[in-house]
Amino acid sequence: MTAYLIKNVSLVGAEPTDLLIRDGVVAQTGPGLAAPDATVLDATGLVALPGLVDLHTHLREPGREDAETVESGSRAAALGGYTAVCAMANTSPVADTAGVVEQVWRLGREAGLVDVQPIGAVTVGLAGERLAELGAMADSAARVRIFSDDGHCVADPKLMRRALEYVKAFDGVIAQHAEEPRLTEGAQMHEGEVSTRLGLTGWPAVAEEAIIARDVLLAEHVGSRLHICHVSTAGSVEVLRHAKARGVKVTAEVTPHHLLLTDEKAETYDPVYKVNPPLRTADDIAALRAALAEGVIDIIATDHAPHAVEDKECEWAYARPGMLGLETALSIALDVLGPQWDLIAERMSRAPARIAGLEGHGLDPAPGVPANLTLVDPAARRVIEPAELASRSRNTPYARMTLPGRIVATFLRGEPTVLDGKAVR
Ligand SMILES: NC(=O)N[C@@H](CC(=O)O)C(=O)O
Ligand SMILES: [Zn+2]
Ligand SMILES: [Zn+2]
Repeated sequence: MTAYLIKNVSLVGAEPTDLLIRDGVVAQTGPGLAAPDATVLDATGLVALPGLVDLHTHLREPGREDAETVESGSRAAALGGYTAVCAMANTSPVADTAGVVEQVWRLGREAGLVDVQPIGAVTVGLAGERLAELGAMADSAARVRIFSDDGHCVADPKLMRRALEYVKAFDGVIAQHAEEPRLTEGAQMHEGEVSTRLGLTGWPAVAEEAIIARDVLLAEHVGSRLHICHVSTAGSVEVLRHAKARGVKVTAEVTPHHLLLTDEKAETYDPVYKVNPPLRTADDIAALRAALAEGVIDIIATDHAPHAVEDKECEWAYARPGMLGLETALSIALDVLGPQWDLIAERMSRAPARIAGLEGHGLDPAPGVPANLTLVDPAARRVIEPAELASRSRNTPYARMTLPGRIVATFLRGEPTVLDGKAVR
């Protein structure tokens, strides 16, 4: 194992110092360190963050390896500063058995670029009819703790209650895609002024808010942990604020795109902007940003949703919803939050690692801690070129935009996965 001596690096925004990585852990921090056997990296101007942790990633393997594989998605994640990602279950076959989650987990280990933690489906085939084998997935080599039918809502309240009860035994969590399906039939975009003008069927905010309200009450009743995926409306924030004040064990995520882009993007009819839940209004964005600063929303999660060209470059109505996120998330966070490094570390690393129960992740660089970290150049600006992304898909909504910040290096247990802004493998 190589030792790395990182010179003049700001640890989560503090005064520059040196950081020595040896044998997979942070060996030492402090000014003026020397280590003759170590590879020296000059990190003047760079900020070290605990390796980012994504609680919501779609890797598409098994089934849609043309859109993404565990390996290509892992590489995209490492380039985005991540050291761990949680892989959603809506693959083909669905990750609803111990066999499939173990396969994804093993593929993640083989790629070796980030820790891939599989999420298990709540219901068999995501069909919302009967519970999947949650216990077997929890006991498997993948040690699943997060369960989600993401892509679909667990709409049946009785099934949702039973799922919450079931995972309580092993401190698991149900991650809900909050969408009342009866209220979003045929929906194409956010229901509001823009959808009326364009004549597209709307996805009303209440379809999300009604499910969150129901589920926080269920979680309170059962005493279980609930996580809300991709919160997108001001009304959802109010429901979450109320639930948290009551002591409900609920956590919530917001995506980078819901913090930045509005429903007016639909005016372009470019399906790259089609996503679930849909892009909302400027008022929603303001409420989401405030909730993130305050902690009513706990984390930023990417909802990285790669789609093949034929599924995206078609008529709006036929396009699949979803957009890429892993390689641009830190830049959007920096754009939205500014250089509030402690807040960024909390929302993108520490808190998601806690929610997922990922040991060795989400820990600030300090002696003895596993060296899972990323080095950011906050002064850099880069133009997003879809063809240059490591993802197998191209559906980034930030094409040709200039974004702040650049990931210079990422370390997974002391080994670089990214150096000089390039993937090592
Ligand atoms: N976000 C999306 O629009 N799409 C996701 C599913 C999901 O997150 O609901 C996908 O799997 O493509
Ligand atoms: Zn979803
Ligand atoms: Zn998703």
